[in-house]
Amino acid sequence: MQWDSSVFLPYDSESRRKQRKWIESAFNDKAALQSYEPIRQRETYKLLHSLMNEPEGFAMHVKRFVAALLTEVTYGHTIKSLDDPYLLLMDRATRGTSEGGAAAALVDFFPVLRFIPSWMPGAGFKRHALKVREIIHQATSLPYHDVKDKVLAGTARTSLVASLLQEARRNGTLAQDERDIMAAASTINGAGSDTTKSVLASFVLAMVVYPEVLEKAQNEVDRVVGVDRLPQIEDRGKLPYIECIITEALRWSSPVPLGIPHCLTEDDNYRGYIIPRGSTVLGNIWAMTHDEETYSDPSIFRPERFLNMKAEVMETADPRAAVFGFGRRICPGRYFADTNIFMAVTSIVATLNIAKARDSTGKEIVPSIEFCSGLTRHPPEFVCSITPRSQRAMDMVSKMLMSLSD
Ligand code: HEM
Repeated sequence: MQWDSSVFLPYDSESRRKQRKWIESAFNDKAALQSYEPIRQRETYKLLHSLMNEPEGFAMHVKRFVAALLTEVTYGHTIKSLDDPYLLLMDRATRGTSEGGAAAALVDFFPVLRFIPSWMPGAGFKRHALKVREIIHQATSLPYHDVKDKVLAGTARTSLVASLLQEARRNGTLAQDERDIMAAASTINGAGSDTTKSVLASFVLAMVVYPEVLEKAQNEVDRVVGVDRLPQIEDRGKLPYIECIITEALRWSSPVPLGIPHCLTEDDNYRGYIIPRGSTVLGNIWAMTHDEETYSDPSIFRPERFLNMKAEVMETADPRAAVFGFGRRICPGRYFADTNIFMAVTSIVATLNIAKARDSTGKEIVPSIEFCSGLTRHPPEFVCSITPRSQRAMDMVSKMLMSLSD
C-alpha cells in the first residue's frame, strides 16, 4: 500500500488535513502530553542506566531514548533492547529520510528537476529518493500491521495508531483512512527522531567543549533538586540556567537548517519582492539562529546569553520561534520534543560527568565543533568520557528502574 506523508502534501489536501489533526491530537494536546510522563520517566532512567554502564555507546543510547518515546506513543510498543526490530527499522528509515530527504528537497529547490526521468544519467538523486521511499514504506508496514492485528484480536495497547484504527472501524471508514493512518505514523517517526537526537547530541558535544557550562548546571541542579532524588518534570521552572542550556542547544544545533520548503498558494508581495503563486520558498532557519545582531558570537555555545533576558527581548530572541518552522505548518511535535529534551538534559546533568576523552598517551581529545548538514544538521560522531557523578546517583537510577515495571 502506497501513501503520501502530510509534509509533502498541498495545504488544501484532505489527507494532509486529517493527518495533521491526528498528529496534533497526540502531540499537541495538553492532557495527552501529560499522560506520557510515566513513559518519559522510565525511558529517561533507562537512558541514564545505559550511559552509566556503557558510556562509549552514548550516540546509540540517545537514539534509543528518542525512538522509544515515539514508538510507544505511536504504536504502543516498548523498545526493550538495542536489537529491537522496531528500533532497527526506524533507524534505517530515519537515515533514509535524512539522506533521501535531502535528495528529494533538491526537487523543491529546483522544480525543473521534477521532469527529469529517473533512468536519465545524472538523475541518481531521484533513483536514491525512490529507494529511500521504499525503505520508509517497509519500516512503517511492520509496526502498522502488528498494531492492526492486535486491534482486530482486541489485544492492542494504548497508542495513536490503535485508537485511530479503532475509531475508523467504528465509523466504517477503515478502507479510506488506512493509508493516511500509515502516513501519519511514518511522518511522526521521520520528523521526530533525527531532530530531537540532533539537539541531544549537540548538548553532549557542548558539555565536552564547554566544561564550565556543565559545572554551573550541576551546581544549579544540586541546589534545587538536591542529591537525594532524581529530577522530575515539576522541577522545570525552578532551573533557569538549565532552561538557558536547552534554549541555546536548540539555537546552536538548528536541527532543520533550511526548514521544509513551502509552496505559495497565492501571489505574495514580501518587502517589495513579488513572489508568484506556486513558487517554492525556504525559511533559512540557520541564518536566523546565527544572526550576529541577535546572538553575538553565534558559533559559541553560551547559555548566559538568555539568562535574565527581558520577556520582550526573549520574544524575538527565543530560537523556538524559528527552529520548529513557521505558520500553519509549524512542527506539531514541538512541545513533546521540548519536554523530552528537558528531562534528558536535566537528568544527565544531575547524575553524570561529561568530559574530554583521552588517547592512549593520556592526551585530551578535543572534538571539533562541526556539523554534518543535509535535511537535518547534527554533529558527526565524536568520543568523550561519561562517568557517574557518584555511587549514590547510580544506586538511585537502578532503584528507580527496578521500581518501574515495563
Ligand atoms: C527538536 C526537535 C524538532 C525540531 C527542531 C523540529 C523541526 C521541525 C520543522 C522545522 C518542521 C517544518 C515546519 C514547516 O514546514 O515550517 C517540522 C515539521 C514537522 N514535525 Fe517537527 N521538529 C522536531 C521534533 C518533532 C517531533 C518529536 C515530532 C513528533 C510528532 C515532529 C513532527 C513533525 C511533523 C509531523 C511535521 C510536519 C508538519 C506539517 O507539515 O504539517 N517533530 N518540524
